Amino acid sequence: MKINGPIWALGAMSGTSLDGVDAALLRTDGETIAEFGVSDYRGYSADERASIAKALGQWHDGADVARAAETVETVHAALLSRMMTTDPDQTPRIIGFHGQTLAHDPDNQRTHQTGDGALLAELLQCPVVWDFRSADVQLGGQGAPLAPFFHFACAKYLSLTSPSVFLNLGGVGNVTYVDPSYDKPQAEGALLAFDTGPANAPINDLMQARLNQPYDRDGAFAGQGAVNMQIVDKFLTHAYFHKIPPKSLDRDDFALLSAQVADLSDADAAATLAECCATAVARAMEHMPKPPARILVCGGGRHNPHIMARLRMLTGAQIDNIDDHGLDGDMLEAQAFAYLAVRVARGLPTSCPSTTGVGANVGGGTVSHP
Ligand SMILES: Nc1ncnc2c1ncn2[C@@H]1O[C@H](COP(=O)(O)OP(=O)(O)OP(=O)(O)O)[C@@H](O)[C@H]1O
Ligand SMILES: CC(=O)N[C@H]1[C@@H]2OC[C@@H](O2)[C@@H](O)[C@@H]1O[C@H](C)C(=O)O
Repeated sequence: MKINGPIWALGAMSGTSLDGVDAALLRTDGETIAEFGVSDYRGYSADERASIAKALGQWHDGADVARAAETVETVHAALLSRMMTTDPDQTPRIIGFHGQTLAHDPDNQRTHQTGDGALLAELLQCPVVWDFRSADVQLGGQGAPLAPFFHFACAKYLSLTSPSVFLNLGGVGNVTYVDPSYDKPQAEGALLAFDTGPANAPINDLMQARLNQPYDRDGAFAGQGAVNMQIVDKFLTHAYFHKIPPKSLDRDDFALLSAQVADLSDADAAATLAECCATAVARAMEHMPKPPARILVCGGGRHNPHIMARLRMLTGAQIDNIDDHGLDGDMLEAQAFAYLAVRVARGLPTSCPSTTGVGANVGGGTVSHP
């Protein structure tokens, strides 16, 4: 497909917190951001969420994976078909479909995102780029995070002049250090990216299991609890924190945490898990090449005032909600996959040694035409 200038692209992300699907339009040439478009969200019902949760950790196509795939495909088809026609001035020419990560094991060169992009291309009658992570892991990279190239474009869009950190607090947390003085994201020194640790996933799991609620709204439980420092200190001894980045995590790599807070009250357990999330981010800051001017927080965790307050305390850095800079922190990942889809269509790289640890620049992603 020939792309001569900025086009409208539609991106969709179903993240590790299992809350739902974000979708957003972006006008881009895969290098710069020309314009942000409309966005939409479709939350998973409790049954849909349960069907995905049941398949987590699975690699092969059994009944659980088939049900999870069907959920992911059906919800995307409904949301994206709506988005294709929301605004006639923003009709997308390409779709970036991330799918749902069920399992991620880059050490063994495998990662599993469910959802069939070829099927969606047929249904939506639009080219779909998908399976963004496989090429990177097959070449020895972490396959994640992939938003960093988009974060670089956002830093340029915001006209940032000093090194800054983008922090996404989803199910898992991830950071991108961006030095905007470079021209291209793949330039050595422009980026450093990696997952920080668990973020909302353990808190959501706790709330679901104990209170049948999907998350700790506004950090209400965490804000009333006392942190169990023994658990936090043990958490910090995990080998992951001693690894030099780039590095990435599977959603449930810290599943043991849930067992460790089992005897705590709801509030103390939530406070302890929130502290683990914030402490992991503080640890991540030790790896930054230069002290960043600011940390721009995106993802659902920025809606949790308790976590934001703990981040300010533990990092001592300027912690900004990215919305205060004019971006939509709920949609950055969806926009990232719109952006990456255009890069794939143009044959541009989507990851590089400093974002995933891969040996050379990689353009990951399969293009399916209707
Ligand atoms: N008001 C709020 N108070 C507390 N937590 C919130 C609030 N709003 C959202 N969250 C948290 O943010 C989560 C959703 O975040 P987000 O959509 O960024 O995750 P994701 O895209 O699934 O994850 P990932 O970035 O890991 O792919 C919710 O599941 C919840 O834990
Ligand atoms: C394997 C996988 O799906 N990883 C996700 C997950 O959720 C947050 C963090 O861990 C990040 O590394 C990544 O997602 C974002 C969109 C990324 O690739 O940048």
